[in-house]
Amino acid sequence: MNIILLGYGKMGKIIERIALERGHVVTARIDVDNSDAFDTAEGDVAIEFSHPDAAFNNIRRCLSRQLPVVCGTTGWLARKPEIETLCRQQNSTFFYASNYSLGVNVFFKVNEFLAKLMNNFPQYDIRMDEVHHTEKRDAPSGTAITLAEGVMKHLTRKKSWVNDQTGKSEDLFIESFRIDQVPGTHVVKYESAIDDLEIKHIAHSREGFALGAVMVAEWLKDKKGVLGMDDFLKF
Ligand SMILES: NC(=O)C1=CN([C@@H]2O[C@H](COP(=O)(O)OP(=O)(O)OC[C@H]3O[C@@H](n4cnc5c(N)ncnc54)[C@H](OP(=O)(O)O)[C@@H]3O)[C@@H](O)[C@H]2O)C=CC1
Ligand SMILES: O=C(O)C1=N[C@H](C(=O)O)C[C@H](O)C1
Repeated sequence: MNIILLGYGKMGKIIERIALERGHVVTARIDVDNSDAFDTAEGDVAIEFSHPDAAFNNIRRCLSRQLPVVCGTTGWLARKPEIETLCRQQNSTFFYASNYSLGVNVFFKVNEFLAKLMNNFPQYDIRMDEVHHTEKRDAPSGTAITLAEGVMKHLTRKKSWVNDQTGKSEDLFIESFRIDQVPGTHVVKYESAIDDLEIKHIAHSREGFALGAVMVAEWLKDKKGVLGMDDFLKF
């Protein structure tokens, strides 16, 4: 498979190594300095891990030229519905995940199951912590937002997530911590006067995110439409 890397930072470089190990060819490495320079005809797929301000234009360009996109960039999701519409109009292929790690995707399911159970126990309040390296541009993390959406699907006492504490009982507080070198840790905590219960995912490196993205790119061959991890993992 010929791969165009849109974004050649921490993730782009690990994705390249894993893609080469799995027998693929990287035909372009696009960074902020050459962001207009890529030729979509050079790739079978584009893997997009760039910057919240760059993702939308990168993806639009690929989809309008029928180049499938695997996107992991977070912090741009207000414009995702536009991309999904464009993808369908162009009969193209767009895959998005806030987190490509297989472990995190199992964690998402456990999170929803727990929220369903906890809906019956209003004595527990819930909060989340997410911890990432200091270079991260967005807060809260895309993964924390997916977790919050999973909670709010089932826990009717929470109506929206907030990144600053408001004290309102219907707000789900996500606290963001930025600590040097941390690849990504997410904790969902239920707290009552009697006891606390928490689930936690700790990424030990970026390897799992990158491997997941390459595996998705391999799986995407000949597929059309707007797709996500539930399609890939057949959850
Ligand atoms: N979904 C998932 O599983 C994961 C998602 N992510 C997300 O992926 C994104 C990238 O993460 P990471 O690699 O750690 O970040 P980095 O900052 O290390 O890399 C981003 C790269 O994109 C480049 N870039 C900036 N603008 C453009 C542009 N217009 N076109 C192409 N590239 C551009 C940056 O260049 P420069 O440095 O010169 O500005 C940089 O090299 C983030 O949004 C992050 O949250 C990260 C890990 C896992
Ligand atoms: O920026 C990162 O590093 C990460 N970003 C993703 C997110 O925002 O959830 C995924 C992972 O946690 C690492």
